[in-house]
Amino acid sequence: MAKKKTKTKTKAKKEPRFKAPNLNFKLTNQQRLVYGSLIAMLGLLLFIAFLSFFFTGKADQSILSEFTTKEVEAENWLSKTGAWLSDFFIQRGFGVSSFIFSGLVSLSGIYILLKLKLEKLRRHWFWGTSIVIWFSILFGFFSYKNDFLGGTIGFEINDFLQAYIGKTGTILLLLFGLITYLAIRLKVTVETFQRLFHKAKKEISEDIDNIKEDLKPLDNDLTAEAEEIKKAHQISLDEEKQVVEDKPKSEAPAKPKETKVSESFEVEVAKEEDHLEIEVEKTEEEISETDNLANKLVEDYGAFDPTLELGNYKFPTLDLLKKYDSEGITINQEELEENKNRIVDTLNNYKIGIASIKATIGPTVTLYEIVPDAGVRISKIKNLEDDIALSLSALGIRIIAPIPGKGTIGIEVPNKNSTIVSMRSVIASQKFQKSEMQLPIAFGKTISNETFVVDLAKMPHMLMAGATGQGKSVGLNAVLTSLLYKKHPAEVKFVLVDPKKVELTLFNKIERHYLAKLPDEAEAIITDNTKVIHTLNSLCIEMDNRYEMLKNALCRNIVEYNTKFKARKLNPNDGHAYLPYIVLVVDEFADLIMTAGKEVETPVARLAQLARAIGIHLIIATQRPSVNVITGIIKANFPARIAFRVTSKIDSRTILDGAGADQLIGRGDMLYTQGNEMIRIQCAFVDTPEVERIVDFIGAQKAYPEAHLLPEYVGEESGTSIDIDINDRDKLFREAAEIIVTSQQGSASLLQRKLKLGYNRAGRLIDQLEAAGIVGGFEGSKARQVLVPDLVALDQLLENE
Ligand SMILES: Nc1ncnc2c1ncn2[C@@H]1O[C@H](COP(=O)(O)OP(=O)(O)OP(=O)(O)O)[C@@H](O)[C@H]1O
Repeated sequence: MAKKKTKTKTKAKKEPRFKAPNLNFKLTNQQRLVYGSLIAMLGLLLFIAFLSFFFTGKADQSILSEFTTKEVEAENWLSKTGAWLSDFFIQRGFGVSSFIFSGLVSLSGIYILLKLKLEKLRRHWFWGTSIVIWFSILFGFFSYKNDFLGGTIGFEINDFLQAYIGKTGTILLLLFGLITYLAIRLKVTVETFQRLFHKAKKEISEDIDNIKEDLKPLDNDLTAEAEEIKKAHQISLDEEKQVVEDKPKSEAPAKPKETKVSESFEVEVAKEEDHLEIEVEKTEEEISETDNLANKLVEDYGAFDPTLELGNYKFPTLDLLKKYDSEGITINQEELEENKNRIVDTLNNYKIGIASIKATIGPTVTLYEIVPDAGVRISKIKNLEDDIALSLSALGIRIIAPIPGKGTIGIEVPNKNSTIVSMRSVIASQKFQKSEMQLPIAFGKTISNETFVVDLAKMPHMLMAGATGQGKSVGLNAVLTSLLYKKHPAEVKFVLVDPKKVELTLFNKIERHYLAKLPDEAEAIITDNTKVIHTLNSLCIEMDNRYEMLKNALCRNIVEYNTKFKARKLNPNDGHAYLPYIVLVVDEFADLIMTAGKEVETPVARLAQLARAIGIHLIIATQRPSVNVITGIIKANFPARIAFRVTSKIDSRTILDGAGADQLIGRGDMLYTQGNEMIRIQCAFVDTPEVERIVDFIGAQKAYPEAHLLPEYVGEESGTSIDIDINDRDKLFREAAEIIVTSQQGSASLLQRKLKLGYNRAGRLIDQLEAAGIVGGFEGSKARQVLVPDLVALDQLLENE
């Protein structure tokens, strides 16, 4: 009950807050024009009435009480209404500061007319009213009787304040009001004053320097003038000439003028210069030039905002996602009891006693946690998995013995009627909406019906596997949708690889908002395997470039770097730029590995090993989680794994390093692990039409001129290596040539394996073999053609060189 009460209370409190801003949207365009102009004119009317008050106020005093008498005439420019209004606001109200009210009323009209944000208007009214009161008190302070400067309210408040805190207290209160306004409204800080003070000092010193410069010619002029006067005197009076000649030239008749000027400036200049050099200029430069500059830039222009170019970008709204009727847990008490009894009976049949049993109901499975009697071996229960499944006549029973960190044994039993976890419900959840993660992903709901949100940036790469039709593509869409709902196009870019050509094509519509591609490529979504190799290598170059930028900026990771860039501490002229996250999504990785092998594996492994700090994250999905697809090196670098239902225990082991994925029930039922613990999640369901609506919504908005461009990658086929000098050949050249000719297979990965080389050296060897005419040119994913039939021919060829 108590809970209910508080809930309704908070609702009642919140309602008007939300209603006010909506006012704008409820009005039709015609209504807006009518109401807006009416209010704006009302403001103008007030202004005219107030202005007129200064000329006609006194004369109209007498008629105020006779407002209803038609015959009585007022002198106010707006007649009796004007006289009454101005008397009400100025004389009896806030004094001259009431003019601000007329401005605020007009502004309200303009806001309605132009459909501007009412939230801002509210702020104008708040601060405007505060200024009116402040000035009213200030003017009231200086008026000895109730006059129109501070109005009755200003006078009365002053009267009250002075009675309680005295004149000094009132002044201090006014000063405090002024400081509050400056600090909160105008964002003035102590530093601003310091800076202003220093600036003023600097300017003064510069002015003085200038004046000094200007004075030099004047000095000369004056001496010349003195000279002339001297001459004149020489001619006229001998005695006087004597005086002039005896005294120094500077004390000639022009002396008073000259000394006055030079003395007063010389003294001041000397003082100011010393002062400035010691206190201002040197210290400022020595602290940190870049920091000061950055602070000043931030002060002048605000922090760098990467989203500014698409400042009006609107995030997709929740109503684009579908609401499902079958949402909400549907398990009934009977089913629960039934399952519990069967579990207890089955275990009892094997003489396993149960101390307690507890059920947690999830969207698709219910977890029965049991505490067995003391002395029961855990392995005994684990072995009964099939028997329990049989007695419950259900698929997808999973036994977790023991549940890590709980000391109980868990038996997961699928619900008879599973419920769909809609993308809408997870996106709308507080957990997702309020998450402060870098790349939040709302995957779905856990077994205890909690929304499961993880940070892709922390994973830092993800491997996703599952047999066909078990929910992989939906899972990938859920990942992409989550990011679209949370990240601005400036903050994240996707590189999408889709060999199936159908799953991700929808995202083409947001190419210029969210996708990254190679320069000169027509399509951003990559469906061709050769282009995948180029893109992966290009991402490696991007990674190297980013590391270089981070190194130059003395930052350890992308977050630090971007923070520094936003604070304007990194100069774009030095090659710095705001770095968006790049998320590489590869659907059907198996297909790629089968056709391109090492050429794909090597850059993927490199990216997976190194890219975490610079904001490139990989999501790789595959239908076939076999060891030749998910090789050791890939597995080692993908700590976050997701398994949808797979067909065999072996596949489950390959992807999760343990069984479990083969016992899932499909349709988005998945296991997530990022280390040891395995979490069972029902993946959120997002259907193609929903994704379509989202990309249409985004695609219809203003976009960047083109997709985000990745660095250019010059592939092997470019033929740059054709004229390699014979003397520059690798020491292993001959050995490599023999291997290639013997196996009749021209691939770098073969050399890597046989000669135990790195990819780069093997690549160079292949280039040299091509230059020597032993292997043919680059043929995309296929191995190169070997042009020499056997070792004898090879010997001949090399001897003839
Ligand atoms: N989270 C989910 N909730 C409910 N149903 C789901 C969910 N995920 C998938 N499904 C159902 O399973 C079907 C197949 O899913 P999806 O297309 O994602 O499979 P897939 O693993 O990508 O298959 P393939 O590898 O053949 O592309 C969907 O059409 C949908 O009906």
